[in-house]
Amino acid sequence: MSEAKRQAAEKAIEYVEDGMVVGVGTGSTVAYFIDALAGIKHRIAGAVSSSMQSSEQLRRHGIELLDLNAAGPLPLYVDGADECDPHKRLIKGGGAALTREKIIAGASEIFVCVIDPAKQVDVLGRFPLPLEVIPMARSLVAREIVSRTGGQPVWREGTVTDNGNWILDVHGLSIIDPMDMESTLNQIPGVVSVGLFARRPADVVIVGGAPATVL
Ligand SMILES: O=C(CO)[C@H](O)[C@H](O)COP(=O)(O)O
Repeated sequence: MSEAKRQAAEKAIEYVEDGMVVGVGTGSTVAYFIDALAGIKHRIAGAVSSSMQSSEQLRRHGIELLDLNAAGPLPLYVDGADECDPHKRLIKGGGAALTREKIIAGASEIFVCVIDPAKQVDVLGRFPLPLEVIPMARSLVAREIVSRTGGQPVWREGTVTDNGNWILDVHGLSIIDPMDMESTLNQIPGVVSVGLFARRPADVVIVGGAPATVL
């Protein structure tokens, strides 16, 4: 699958225009995108990063890192996903960076999602849905998830997000109405963000292959 990830990521470079500030996601697919971006770094104004992991890689390549508040609305955001449905709605957060990813996606005009074919599903939910939660609310949130959705939350013990919070992965969901599920989970006190991107789906999905497919 890593070849497909690379193919998708390299195709996304076509969306980068001169002088742009580029929003950059997190994960192994995006790592290929960052490597490719390094090849055209003289053409861009800089990058806004969604995680310490991506920031480190961008810094290593000498790509200027910008603060989202200073950069303002972004023309382009490139990120991966754990699942993608036919409406370009996504599950994200396998790398625990979902909150910053959602913020940057929300601040971006065009969200290009880069995936390998294994990420394509008809109905979201086979991949456990990640939620970032405030540590003191972990048990409360877990109980509420069970009663409101019937899903089974599992604490990703040992993982601390870049924001100092914890992750619950919700197993056993078949997400027939992603917008409704996103709202339901967002309303639980202590939930920082939900790794369901239904209200802010991708605009373009690139599936790795030879050639890559643009949806
Ligand atoms: O949401 C993410 C990180 O929080 C990633 O985009 C998602 O986990 C996909 O990762 P990869 O490209 O390594 O398969």
